[in-house]
Amino acid sequence: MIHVENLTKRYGGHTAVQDVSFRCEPGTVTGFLGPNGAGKSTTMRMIAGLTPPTAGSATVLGVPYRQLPNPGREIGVLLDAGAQHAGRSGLEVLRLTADVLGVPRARVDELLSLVDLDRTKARRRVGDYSLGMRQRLGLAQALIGDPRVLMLDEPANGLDPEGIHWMRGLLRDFADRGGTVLLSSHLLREVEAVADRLVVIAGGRIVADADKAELLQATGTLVKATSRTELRRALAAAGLPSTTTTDGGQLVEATAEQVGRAAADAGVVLLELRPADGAGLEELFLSLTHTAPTEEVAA
Ligand SMILES: Nc1ncnc2c1ncn2[C@@H]1O[C@H](COP(=O)(O)OP(=O)(O)OP(=O)(O)O)[C@@H](O)[C@H]1O
Repeated sequence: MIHVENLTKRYGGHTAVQDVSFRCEPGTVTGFLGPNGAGKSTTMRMIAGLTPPTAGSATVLGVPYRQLPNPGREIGVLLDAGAQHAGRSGLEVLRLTADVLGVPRARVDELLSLVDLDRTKARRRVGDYSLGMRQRLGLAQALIGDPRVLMLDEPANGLDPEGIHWMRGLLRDFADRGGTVLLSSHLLREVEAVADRLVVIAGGRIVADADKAELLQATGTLVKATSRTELRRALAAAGLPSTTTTDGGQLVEATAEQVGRAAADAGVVLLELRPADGAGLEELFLSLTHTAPTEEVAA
């Protein structure tokens, strides 16, 4: 498991991560979501002992990463697939990792077939790999020590849709066998299909941390009207908090009936009124990470 307690990271006057706490439990996939620059990589680097925190702490299986006797046997980490040594072949990278971790070299072949890198490709230098191939190699490297915990930063980058589907299956299977998975993404759709929990970070702070189902239930109502300004005014008058969606509607923290009544009271003509379930996921994420408050209503 991974426990993050009140982690803060400042670079000079800039706070990259502010008082971040969350937990990743065995048997679950935790999606760590946030727009670019939100603080995901910095948080993960602190968990992996690569960046010293300004305050707070992080543990993996109960101890700080740097105190794990053989970290690669406990936690598989893939932080920057693009940054692998360009001059070595994939095969060499995996053999070296196997040697360092003290696992038999026979594991290398198992892992190559698990991540679907054939031997011919594996003999080529990593510098010639596509980002998708580097992700596969990085995943093989993370898994070679047969760890109980996996932490992956944007692992879907560079993978084609089939590759993303394959990776989701692999992570789901890993968690279903009792493993703990933390994976980051700046795209909700990428983690939505596989995550059990969602931890959402924006501007260095956690803005949501809940079971996926719980978070999705709380998505409220999506509404569109002939006049967006009048609609916003009507919602504000009724005291219903809302945020503007990307397609010109409002996401309201209220039931469809409450929204319908607020619009009717103000004489606003509605074009659309529906629960913000599946279709509203993107809006939920945007509303959690963007600051588009109702106070924006034009006077
Ligand atoms: N070494 C550093 N020195 C100064 N500022 C940094 C450093 N590393 C990260 N930052 C800043 O901290 C903030 C968080 O960056 P971080 O890379 O953690 O975000 P992220 O959510 O992982 O986004 P991305 O997906 O774009 O990497 C950003 O404003 C970034 O510019």
